[in-house]
Amino acid sequence: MSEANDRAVETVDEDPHEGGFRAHAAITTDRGGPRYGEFSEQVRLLMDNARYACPDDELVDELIESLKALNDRLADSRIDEWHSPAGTRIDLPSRGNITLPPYVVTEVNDNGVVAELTFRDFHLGGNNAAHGGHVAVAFDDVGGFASAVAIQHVSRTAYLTVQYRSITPLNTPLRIHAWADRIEGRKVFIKGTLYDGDRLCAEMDALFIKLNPGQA
Ligand SMILES: CCCCCCCC(=O)SCCNC(=O)CCNC(=O)[C@H](O)C(C)(C)COP(=O)(O)OP(=O)(O)OC[C@H]1O[C@@H](n2cnc3c(N)ncnc32)[C@H](O)[C@@H]1OP(=O)(O)O
Repeated sequence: MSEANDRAVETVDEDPHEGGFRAHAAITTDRGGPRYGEFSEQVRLLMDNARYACPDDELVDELIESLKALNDRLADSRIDEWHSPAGTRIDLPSRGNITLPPYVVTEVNDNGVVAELTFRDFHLGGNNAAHGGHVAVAFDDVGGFASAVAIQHVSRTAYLTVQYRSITPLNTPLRIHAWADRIEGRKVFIKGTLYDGDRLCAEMDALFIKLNPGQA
């Protein structure tokens, strides 16, 4: 995983472009400390449990107080997006971004980006299947990664369509693949697939636009 991510890091380091998703901040895996991954996992677990919990009144009272205290402590440590570990910890699943379905990159090469991705309980759409919006989120992020690898530059999603071919299960390691189908000037046409074993769950067809210098 680290080798695959290293290539993405090179992409980030090479270009001083200030817009898009990058800033003049050195990439480090130190922020948040060695246990930040465990912290992220606990946050995900909290969301998993909250999604399925049916607490009684007493427990709700207790949880509100505990969460308030926790949120106060967390709020004290807030910093800007460029330096927060969530989204920049490239040593962790989904770069430590707890808002994304956790995925671990397994391949980055001329054929695009491949990752093992797992939708959690909190990604529930219905009947133990992933919410379609979360499937699109996964495609957007891995698709953006594939675009960055293809053009060695930052891009933004202009459109993204998903064909939902079969049910996407929760808590199951899935294979997500995104690759540049073709590049025309600033336009990067990205395709993607999401598989549960041999079964195709969803496909992506997207356009990413290479950002101009300074473009937000
Ligand atoms: C590793 C980290 C990965 C993270 C990935 C996450 C990616 C994201 O989620 S990004 C967030 C979602 N996307 C956005 O918010 C983007 C909002 N939109 C915008 O900012 C702009 O519309 C943007 C940047 C897409 C394009 O604007 P701009 O740079 O002015 O390009 P513009 O000159 O209009 O168009 C360039 C070309 O693309 C085409 N194009 C632009 N938008 C579209 C579209 N929606 N459909 C089809 N073609 C389009 C234009 O027709 C033009 O084509 P041509 O060169 O052939 O004439």
